[in-house]
Amino acid sequence: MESSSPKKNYPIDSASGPKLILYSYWQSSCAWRVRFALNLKGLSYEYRSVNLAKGEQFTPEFEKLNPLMYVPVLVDGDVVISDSYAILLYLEEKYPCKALLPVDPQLKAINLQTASIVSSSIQPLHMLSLSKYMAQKVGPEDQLSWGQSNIEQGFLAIEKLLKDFADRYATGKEVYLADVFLAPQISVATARFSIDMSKFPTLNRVYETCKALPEFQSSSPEKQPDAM
Ligand SMILES: N[C@@H](CCC(=O)N[C@@H](CS)C(=O)NCC(=O)O)C(=O)O
Repeated sequence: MESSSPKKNYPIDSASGPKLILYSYWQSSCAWRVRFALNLKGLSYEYRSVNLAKGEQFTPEFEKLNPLMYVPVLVDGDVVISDSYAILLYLEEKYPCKALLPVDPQLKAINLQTASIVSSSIQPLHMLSLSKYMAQKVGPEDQLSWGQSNIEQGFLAIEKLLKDFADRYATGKEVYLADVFLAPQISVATARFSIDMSKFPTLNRVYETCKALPEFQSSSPEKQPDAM
């Protein structure tokens, strides 16, 4: 595993505690969610690359951190968390600066629901290990259309969910957890799966707003130290 510093350093350390360490891979949308959230919260972190293309997630060293052998993994002193959803809820509790969940219970639930749809009903259906398996079993064309139909189904559900709540961001004028999960997923959907976002005008508007944020830009794959 390579170790390097993020290209952009954010000013705030995790209070006076140990430095946060993020195991990440530049192309991972799950790790991107965490990078985006850390930047929004102004938390600096050490970037440790796990090269998924070279299979570094399968090393015994990494398996000790996450027996599922996926990135991201966040290490905060003695605390090791290995799922982006759990990581973000942890960060929200431990580092409440720049809240990523609104106080209003309904808006909070919509943020959690959006994050859950992305992390449970969209991304797992096109992830690397599944894609490799499908490419062998059904071939690249069916693999692509499988990914596309699942992404579109998930986006349609979120488009309907957010219709009455979205403004510049998914649930209003502030960037929250829903945006943190949506923006990287939309980027993957357009770049890797050629999804036409004009079918999802609300999501497209939210994505355009996120793209203008420096915290999103510096968390993007091509800005990471391990980008190729
Ligand atoms: N639910 C997990 C999913 C993690 C996940 O699927 N990570 C992908 C990258 S986005 C991965 O490490 N894939 C490695 C593989 O498929 O071998 C999360 O949200 O963190």
